[in-house]
Amino acid sequence: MDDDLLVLLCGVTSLSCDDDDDDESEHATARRQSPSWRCRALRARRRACAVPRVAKRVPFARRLRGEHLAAGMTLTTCAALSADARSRAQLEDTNNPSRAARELRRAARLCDDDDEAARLFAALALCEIRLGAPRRALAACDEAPCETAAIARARATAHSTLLEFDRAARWCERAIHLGDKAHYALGVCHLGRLDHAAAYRAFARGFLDGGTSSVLDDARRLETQLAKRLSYYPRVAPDLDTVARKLAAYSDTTASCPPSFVFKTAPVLVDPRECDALVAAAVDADVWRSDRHGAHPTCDVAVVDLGAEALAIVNRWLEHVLLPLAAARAFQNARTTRGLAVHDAFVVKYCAESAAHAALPIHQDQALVSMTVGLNPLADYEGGGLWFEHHPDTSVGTVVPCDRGQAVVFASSLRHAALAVTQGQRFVLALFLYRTDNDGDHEERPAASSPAE
Ligand SMILES: O=C(O)CCC(=O)C(=O)O
Ligand SMILES: [Fe+2]
Repeated sequence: MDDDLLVLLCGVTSLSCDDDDDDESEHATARRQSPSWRCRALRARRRACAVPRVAKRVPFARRLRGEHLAAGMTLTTCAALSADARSRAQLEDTNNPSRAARELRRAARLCDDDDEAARLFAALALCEIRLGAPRRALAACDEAPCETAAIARARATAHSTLLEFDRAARWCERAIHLGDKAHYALGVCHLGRLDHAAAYRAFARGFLDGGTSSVLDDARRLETQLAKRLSYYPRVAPDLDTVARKLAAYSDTTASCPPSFVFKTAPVLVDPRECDALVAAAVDADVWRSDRHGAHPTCDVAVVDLGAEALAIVNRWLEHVLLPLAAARAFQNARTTRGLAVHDAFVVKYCAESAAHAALPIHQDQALVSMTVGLNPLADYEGGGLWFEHHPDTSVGTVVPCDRGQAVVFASSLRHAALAVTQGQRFVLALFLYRTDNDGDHEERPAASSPAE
């Protein structure tokens, strides 16, 4: 970044800090009284009175600063990025969303260019979502024309505290011409509705129609979703007629947790040496992430990112043990189901030393059936364990410890948590399963990404 711009940024920030609050109530009144874009005149007046000489630079400087903060990047890095990459960076992640939101809000209010202001409000909405404030996000969307803020609106609407996935999906449909972003957001809305098959159709359609945005963002996410589905067994629904026969191989115990099912297998369901191999693959890969599950971030790595050997192990488990078990436990009459498929499979690491990742707060999984497989011996750690809430009105819960090679199957809708590991490390394989509505949703993949290639 050139030094002048850095100075300008600092100057702009301090100027705005000085003058911004004076007009706050007037601005709020105007917002209440008039429709969208009602504050343009007020913005223009404020700009003219307060910061006449840097007025033209303010929107850009503020946007740059907001996006830089949102992405947690240095100013230099940020300035080196193109405008397009900057806006993507903002969507990617954030270290300081509240500062970013503050900057974007101020920039949007000061901005006299309608299009730019709309983009700023849409960006603000996404920040607010990250801050867990979907209603403030929707208010920000109201300041921008429908189209610009459609994706932000969909995401805000679909935010877990609102759970209005149907409405959110309709917003995405309206914005579908925007390409990858809209298709991806639509798929996420369908996941929220627990219609995984529809989600994968949206992802597939986005991928096939796609290519409008490039490099890091939604195009790649769409591709990842499809690739994932081609990686895990089965590519078609499992043969549920054989479930009973396969199950006969396992003696099991039930950790009962009425009214919904929680089922724990007796040891040992899968080969402990393969559990060790999976942990070793995850530790060696050392690509742990904590942004894959927004609402309840685990420190984890997707099995598809662990190489062919690890993937083969998990697929063997899925085929011979895990899916038949899940199908049998989840459905009274397995023959009437058309099959289960994997939405996500990942190795989770809990570490006593890590304040953020020693435990997992109470949550529900966005799937139909969840499974965890213990990957290391109970003796490796203290504390930890999968915890289920007995009843929403009581704080009494059930801990289901899961030794290496044991699996727990449960309804994803059950509220559960992982207790804090107080010493050592705990590794589990977590699986989110959904029910395929037909085999067709497996066939919508583009030829270009077929496994043969
Ligand atoms: O740690 C566990 O056993 C559960 C993990 C879990 O609930 C999740 O990743 O959603
Ligand atoms: Fe979970």
